[in-house]
This record gives sequence, C-alpha cells and structure tokens, in this order.
Amino acid sequence: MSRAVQELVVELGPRRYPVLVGPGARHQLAALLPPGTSKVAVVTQAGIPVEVDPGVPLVRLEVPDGESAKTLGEVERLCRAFVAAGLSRADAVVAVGGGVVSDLAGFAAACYHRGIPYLTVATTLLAQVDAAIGGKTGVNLPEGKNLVGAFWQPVAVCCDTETLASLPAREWASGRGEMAKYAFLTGPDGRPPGAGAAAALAALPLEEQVARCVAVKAAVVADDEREGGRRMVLNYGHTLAHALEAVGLAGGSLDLRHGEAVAIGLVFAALLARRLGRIDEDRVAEHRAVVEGLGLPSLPPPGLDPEMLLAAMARDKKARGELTFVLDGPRGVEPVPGIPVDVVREVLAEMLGSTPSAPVPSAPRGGRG
Ligand SMILES: NC(=O)c1ccc[n+]([C@@H]2O[C@H](COP(=O)([O-])OP(=O)(O)OC[C@H]3O[C@@H](n4cnc5c(N)ncnc54)[C@H](O)[C@@H]3O)[C@@H](O)[C@H]2O)c1
Ligand SMILES: O=C(O)C(=O)C[C@@H](O)[C@H](O)[C@H](O)COP(=O)(O)O
Ligand SMILES: [Zn+2]
Repeated sequence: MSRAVQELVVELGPRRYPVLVGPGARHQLAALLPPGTSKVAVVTQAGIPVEVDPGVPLVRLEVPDGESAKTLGEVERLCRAFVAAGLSRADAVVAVGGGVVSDLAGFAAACYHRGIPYLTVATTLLAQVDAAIGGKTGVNLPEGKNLVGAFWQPVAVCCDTETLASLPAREWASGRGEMAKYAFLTGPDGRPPGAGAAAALAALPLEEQVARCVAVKAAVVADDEREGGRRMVLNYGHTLAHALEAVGLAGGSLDLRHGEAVAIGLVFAALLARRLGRIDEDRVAEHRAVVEGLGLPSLPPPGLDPEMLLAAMARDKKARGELTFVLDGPRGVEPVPGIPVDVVREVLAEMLGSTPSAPVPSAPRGGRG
C-alpha cells in the first residue's frame, strides 16, 4: 500500500486540491493541469536533477540556489520571463524544487496577471512534508523572512518520493526539522504528541511519513486557511527560527538550513514554555531529545547577538505589539500572545549561554543521510 501513489486532499471548497504522495507521482502532472492549459513555465534550479513532462509545451526557467534567492527582484525576473514566454491566465506555473522554488514560483504565479494557476512537484523532504502544501507563498526582505507574500493555493501538488534519491544528507536532516514540529502537534496511532509520536513517525516507510505530515498540514490549512488562529501551530519553533535565518541573510556568517533553524526554535520554544510555567524540565528534555535524535542542532551556533535576534523576532508576523509565540502547555501546542520581550530576552540569554552539544545523527527508516 505504501509504495503506491496515495491521493490526499486539501479541503478548501471550490479551491480544494489533491496532493499525490509516492514514487513516480510526478508522472501524473499532465493529468493535474487545469483543463485547457496550453503551456507551462517550469520554475526550477540548476542543481535539481528532476525532469517533468506536463504534456504541453514548456519553458524552463531557473532561479538561483539558496534562501538569498527569495527576493522581490527574482519575482520580477520570473514575471518578465512569463511575459516573454507569452503566459496567459489559461496557462500555468509548475514549481519543481524545494521550498525556495515553490515559495518564489508560487508568489510569482499569485502576482502575474493578478493570479494564474500553479502546481508544485516537491523535490525536497521539507517541501513534501510542508512547504508545497497550504498556499503560503512569498519572499524575504532584508529586514526578515517571508515578509512579503500571498496566500495562493496550488492547483495540485506532487510529492514524488523518487525525486528524493539525489537529495544531500543535510537536506534530509533539514526536512526532519519540520517533521519534529509535527511530532509535537499530533500523536499518530493514539500516542501523545512528543517523543513517542516522533518515534512512531520515523518507524513508518518514507511515503507514509510524508503522507502523515501532509495529512496533518492539510487538516490545519482546511480549518484556517489564512492563519486567523489555529494555523499558527504550524509556526511552532519558527519565531526564533526565522530570526536566526534573518540574521544569516543580513550578512552574518550563520549558515543554517530552514529545518535546522526550526529544530533550534523548537527547543527555544520549550525553554520559554518552561519559563512561563506551562511545561516542566522533562518536557524540555523531550524536545531536545527529539531534535538531536533526528541529527539536528538543539542550540544556535556561538557568537550571536541576542539583541539582533530580538529585533528580528519583533518583526514576526504573529506579533501584535507584544510577541506571540506558539508554545507547548497543558492543552498542547497553541499560539500564546502577549509574551513580554524581557522574558524572551532572559530565555535567549539562557540558551545562548549554553555549551553546544553535538547532534546525534540517526536516519529514520526510508530516509537517507
Ligand atoms: N510556504 C511554506 O509553507 C513553507 C513551509 C516550510 C518552509 N518554507 C520555506 O522553504 C524554504 C526551504 O525549503 P527547502 O528546505 O526545500 O530548501 P531549498 O528549496 O533551498 O532546497 C534545498 C537544496 O536542495 C536542492 N534540491 C532540491 N531538490 C533536490 C533534489 N531532488 N536532489 C538534489 N538536490 C535538490 C536545492 O537546489 C537546494 O540547493 C525556506 O525558504 C522556507 O522558508 C516554506
Ligand atoms: O504553513 C504554515 O502556516 C507554516 O507556518 C509552515 C512553516 O513551516 C513555514 O516555514 C512557513 O513559511 C512559515 O510562514 P510564515 O508565515 O511564518 O512566514
Ligand atoms: Zn517552516
């Protein structure tokens, strides 16, 4: 069963769409295009060895590698290439890549002609379990991550697990950072969220791991498409993660993948929840054990300026005057507004003062790296 392509659905009424998960899912792309599509722009990166056949003429457009490619300038370049290719509202954009490609191509599709259809063939673990689904598209500003964007749902998503064969080890680990997040949101098979859920997820065949994460994300998105409330749980670990990434983008020597930053952010959120009396030390240790067990860092690299991180966190999109953090607690993980900056500063000092411990690498079943 798990080797076949499964079809999950993001239930959004007239904009509901399928997410195909499994080996060879990309070969169904042609059948997923909106009827009447006459051509597509395939947006990808030079280093991604994945070909797609949409069954209609295509123009192949490459975007640069890395987080620094998520810029408004790159969106303009893409949109001008769409004009050059004669793309109309009857055509489509197909993103073939990881989260950088789908965030960029999705946002370009959302803007071009005020919105044309787009589809994603997700080729990283992180994109398959998270970035390709849910319709958050956008780019960074020098001031911070994902500060400009749109909710623009894809027409369909292919999570073709065959494409992961060429994924570098570090990108596998980064994808597991988002999977660690899911482990604290839900407990599959009746287990409570946390270490047991992470172990249960990791024990599944790869296709099933991806499908479980997609199912969790699809349910949350269907319930709260535009992040009025519950969807914020998908941002667990992201308030510090985005600040770390923003500091990296601002020219520091920080080199963190998104999933690595999320792993550190999950542990930070646990420390903050403990400081606020929401969880105990054992639960913090559980967060550390989960991320380290997945081969991910639980502490930021040394030498970071806490005030730069605090300034970046103040620009988080969940903030409403004071900071909003997604925190674990007696009711599980939930958004918590009104977190005083001094408390965050104190917990940050605690974390930055800790001695980094080496992550313990271990690959889940079906995962490489
Ligand atoms: N929109 C969302 O809901 C959402 C969710 C999570 C993350 N994100 C965003 O996604 C981005 C991170 O995405 P990512 O982790 O996929 O990183 P990425 O897109 O930068 O890809 C990582 C690297 O893997 C390469 N690559 C991709 N597929 C490959 C393949 N099959 N074989 C070999 N190499 C391959 C890429 O060229 C790149 O060098 C961040 O910008 C993050 O903010 C968005
Ligand atoms: O889909 C969501 O909602 C998420 O928050 C998923 C996150 O993993 C992802 O990193 C997302 O891009 C963060 O969005 P942002 O709104 O905090 O920029
Ligand atoms: Zn994320």
